[in-house]
Amino acid sequence: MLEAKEISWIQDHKTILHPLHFHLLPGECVGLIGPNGSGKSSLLKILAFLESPTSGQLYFQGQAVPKSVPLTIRRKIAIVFQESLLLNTGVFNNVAMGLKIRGLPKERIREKVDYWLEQFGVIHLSKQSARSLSGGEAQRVSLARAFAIEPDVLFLDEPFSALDAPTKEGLRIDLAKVFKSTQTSTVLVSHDFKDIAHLTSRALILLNGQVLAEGPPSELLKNSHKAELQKSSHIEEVDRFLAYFSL
Ligand SMILES: Nc1ncnc2c1ncn2[C@@H]1O[C@H](COP(=O)(O)OP(=O)(O)OP(=O)(O)O)[C@@H](O)[C@H]1O
Repeated sequence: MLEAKEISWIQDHKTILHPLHFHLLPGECVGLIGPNGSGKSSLLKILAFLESPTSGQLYFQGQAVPKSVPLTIRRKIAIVFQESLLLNTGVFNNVAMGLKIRGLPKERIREKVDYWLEQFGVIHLSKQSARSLSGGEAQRVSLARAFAIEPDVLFLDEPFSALDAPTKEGLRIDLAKVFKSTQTSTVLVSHDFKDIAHLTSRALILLNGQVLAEGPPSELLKNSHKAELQKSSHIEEVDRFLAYFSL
């Protein structure tokens, strides 16, 4: 579905990502984890065509992606950030916008918007202004907006990190159900190892712009990786991860 070969990223003479390989198969959710500043968001931005890599090549659905990424490819992806970035209009319009741009007929738009607001438990907010929403509600609307366009690849950059624990837990459960029913190919950046464990089938640990380890969440951080990560400056985070998997 998506592949990055020997991708690197250098900004202001600083190597943020060393040459690395990434691939996402159809229907899988791959997690990116690692301490602050390890390059997770940078990698996501490159994979989502928001930044151009310094070297290497991206492939989308088997085709090499040109430097100037065509709209036809951009329209096949959706991104949800930590901040919900909703437009200053109603909830319904926020979700409908992407469908209008894609030229869907009015009736179909209504059906789809209602369906996705329902899936994320916010159909009752349909007529409300996006400005009036709580953080959790806004993130649910953002997810509904992303899924409504049926993206071929979905990018989630710390989608729950601004939420309190119960809100996060509820949303994680709902998102897991949606993943199961839609099989949407997804790249998920998260600091919270619970997200990685519950939502992804495979994850990459990044450290200093390099892939330290890759595999199913429960297999990660065994032996040598553990020691290396513990040397990083984010011991607490690493310890939580280890405790979670009883490693
Ligand atoms: N546009 C940029 N120009 C220069 N440096 C950048 C740029 N974007 C990111 N960086 C640097 O690259 C490094 C990796 O940042 P990135 O945001 O990818 O890390 P991260 O793993 O997502 O961190 P966090 O968990 O804190 O969000 C950081 O040192 C950051 O300051």
